[in-house]
Amino acid sequence: MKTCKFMFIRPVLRALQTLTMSDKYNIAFVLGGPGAGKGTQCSKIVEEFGYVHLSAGDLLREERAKLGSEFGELIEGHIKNGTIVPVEITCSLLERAMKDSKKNEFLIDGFPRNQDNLEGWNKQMGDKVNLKFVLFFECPLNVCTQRCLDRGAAGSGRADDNMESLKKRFNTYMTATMPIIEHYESLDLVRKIDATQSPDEVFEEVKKLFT
Ligand SMILES: Nc1ncnc2c1ncn2[C@@H]1O[C@H](COP(=O)(O)OP(=O)(O)OP(=O)(O)O)[C@@H](O)[C@H]1O
Ligand SMILES: Nc1ccn([C@@H]2O[C@H](COP(=O)(O)O)[C@@H](O)[C@H]2O)c(=O)n1
Repeated sequence: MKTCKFMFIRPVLRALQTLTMSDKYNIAFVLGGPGAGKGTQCSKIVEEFGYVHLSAGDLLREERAKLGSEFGELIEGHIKNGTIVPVEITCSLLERAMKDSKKNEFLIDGFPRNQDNLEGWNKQMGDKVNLKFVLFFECPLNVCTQRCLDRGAAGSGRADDNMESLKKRFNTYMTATMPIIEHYESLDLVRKIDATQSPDEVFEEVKKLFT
């Protein structure tokens, strides 16, 4: 009789586990230096593979632009200085956008950018997501700089597409973001892409990870 009673437990637990897994958001983090081409490639992935693209930088800029936003000034200061906004703000914006989209597959672009981002995300979202991999666009500083300056000259309107802000952004990238990439490398989650080629050539490499 006893055996009979317990026979059902394992399949039920397995079913529950499957249910929980499929309830999780599937995500890929997208990292790389300023101007490496993260946004450009994310748009192509969205077009071809139907992911939802959430850029942490875009969400922060949107929040900053909201009339009466409690965090507008703080965000503005960080963006101008190329420093990183506290994770509570960024993570809440990301989680809200994920919920609102009613979708399940996300490219999270420009996040996590430092240890605070990483720890805050793991605490708030760790149990709710399945991290597929970290897409890392590798691009030398001089190429990234030129792309951002060209973007500024073409009228991006971004307060940080200028040499003064770029120096600070690169400093943050090297000192705070690279250790995060190294952390994910140690977990064998990083998929490195050479971002120096043309957008279409880069995308040929990106595609291989999604097919
Ligand atoms: N492979 C590429 N070759 C040449 N130019 C590119 C390439 N990819 C993107 N660009 C251009 O470089 C600029 C920066 O690209 P993009 O906005 O995609 O970079 P990003 O990594 O998202 O930047 P940021 O982190 O500053 O938001 C844009 O003007 C874009 O058109
Ligand atoms: N996780 C993040 C991402 C971005 N920021 C701030 O926004 C600036 C612009 O980011 P882009 O990804 O659009 O280049 C960035 O320099 C930071 O000031 C952030 O704080 N946290």
